[in-house]
Amino acid sequence: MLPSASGGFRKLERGLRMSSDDIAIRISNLSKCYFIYDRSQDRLKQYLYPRLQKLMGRQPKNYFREFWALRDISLEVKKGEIVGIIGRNGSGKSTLLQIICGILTQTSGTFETKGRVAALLELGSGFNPEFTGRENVYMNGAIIGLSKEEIDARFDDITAFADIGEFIEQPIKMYSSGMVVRLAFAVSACVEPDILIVDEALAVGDAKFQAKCFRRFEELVSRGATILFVTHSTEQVVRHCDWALLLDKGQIVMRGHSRDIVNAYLDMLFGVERVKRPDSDLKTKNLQIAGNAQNISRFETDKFENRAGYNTYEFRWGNHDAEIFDFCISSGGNLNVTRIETGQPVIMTIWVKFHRRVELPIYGLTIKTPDGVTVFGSNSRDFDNGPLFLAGERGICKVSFTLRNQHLGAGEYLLSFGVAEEQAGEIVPLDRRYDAVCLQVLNHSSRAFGLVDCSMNVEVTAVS
Ligand SMILES: Nc1ncnc2c1ncn2[C@@H]1O[C@H](COP(=O)(O)OP(=O)(O)OP(=O)(O)O)[C@@H](O)[C@H]1O
Repeated sequence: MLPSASGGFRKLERGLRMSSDDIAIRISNLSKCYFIYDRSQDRLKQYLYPRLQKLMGRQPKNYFREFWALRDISLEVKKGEIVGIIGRNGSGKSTLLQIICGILTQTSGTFETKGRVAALLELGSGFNPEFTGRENVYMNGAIIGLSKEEIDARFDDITAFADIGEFIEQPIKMYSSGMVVRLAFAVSACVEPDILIVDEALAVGDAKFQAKCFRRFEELVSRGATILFVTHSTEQVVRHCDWALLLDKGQIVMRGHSRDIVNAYLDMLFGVERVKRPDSDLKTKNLQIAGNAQNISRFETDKFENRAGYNTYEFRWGNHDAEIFDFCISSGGNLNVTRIETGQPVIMTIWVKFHRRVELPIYGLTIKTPDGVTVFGSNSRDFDNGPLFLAGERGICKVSFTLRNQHLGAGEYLLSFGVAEEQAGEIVPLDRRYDAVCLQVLNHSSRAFGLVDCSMNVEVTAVS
């Protein structure tokens, strides 16, 4: 079984508590269209001419282009869930959040939210720069729907959380961007929202403040709040979200387990077009769509899934012109191990079946923690003109990744293997088996903790 990611038990508890009536946000076929005017005079023309054309009994003409920032979004989020939304710049994430918060109006479709919605959108939005922090807290509280007495009761909590000291009495225009986000988050999180919407804002806070915000997320969801969270930090999605969705060009292209969504997003970022699985549609509205190893191999001697350490929740995709059909981890003279010792060299071998000749094959390996932090990654392209650039002939080849300086800290890791092809500067994935193998690292020689053992020595010298 997959080693449980941080928060795994909490997520299970929440799953048991939920019933189908516990929907906090329900969005149906939501779309947003912007009218784009290529020239400023077109706006005026659009205002005047269609009316005149109508009066003259003519078909009115449009002087704008339509741009659909969101198309047909349907979504249900249950109470007590933290849902991550990721996607490339301009994919529609902020538009979606702004519609849910009531800042933007949708062109078509409907949505419902249950309870009080607090939002932390663009940096400083909702704050008046001329007002002091204190005045802005009262103004924001009132916008959310709190009375003066309710804000009075929470004011100390808010200032303690924001931790900006005397600046609370200064105008916001004197704040650093980090201070603005501290105060904005403190207001949103301390007003006991039923739904909290956060749009990337946390990226501005320092690491310590971010950790504090995520602890507050946990407290809020344990009391039944729902959190929608837009971020470009893939690690935050895997670590903190119950599930996630991937937006692209205004549409939900995938929803499901956070790790799978992050993997798909990372591939998208590298400009790789996802090859559709023959037997599944990425738009399926089922949370289980990805993450389950699907037996899509057309190569009958696939031994990969029978090996010790195989992770049935691997995420596999590619066009399958080549297939990784077996693996072996060897260390300390032993083959097919699932545990290795810190400091011992390891050889990770995969066997690849090429169904056709591949001119420029690329073989890769990534090591991640169960909650998605990449500890190490490299591929055969990183080596100058080595033998690994040999064309993959039709047939079978064996690829060995030797980690000579392996200093992984004690713990659980997930290995991903991939074979891809370089075609005119584009990387075409042939077979990617993400998070496909679980590996345990033991460290009997040291009590060091963390992801890497740096073989620390401690010397203490008396100086007086
Ligand atoms: N007022 C507007 N008029 C026209 N187009 C707009 C307007 N606001 C946003 N857009 C367009 O809508 C698309 C979605 O924008 P949105 O801000 O929702 O993207 P995003 O996913 O949040 O991006 P980022 O990651 O860069 O914040 C973009 O192409 C953007 O240019």
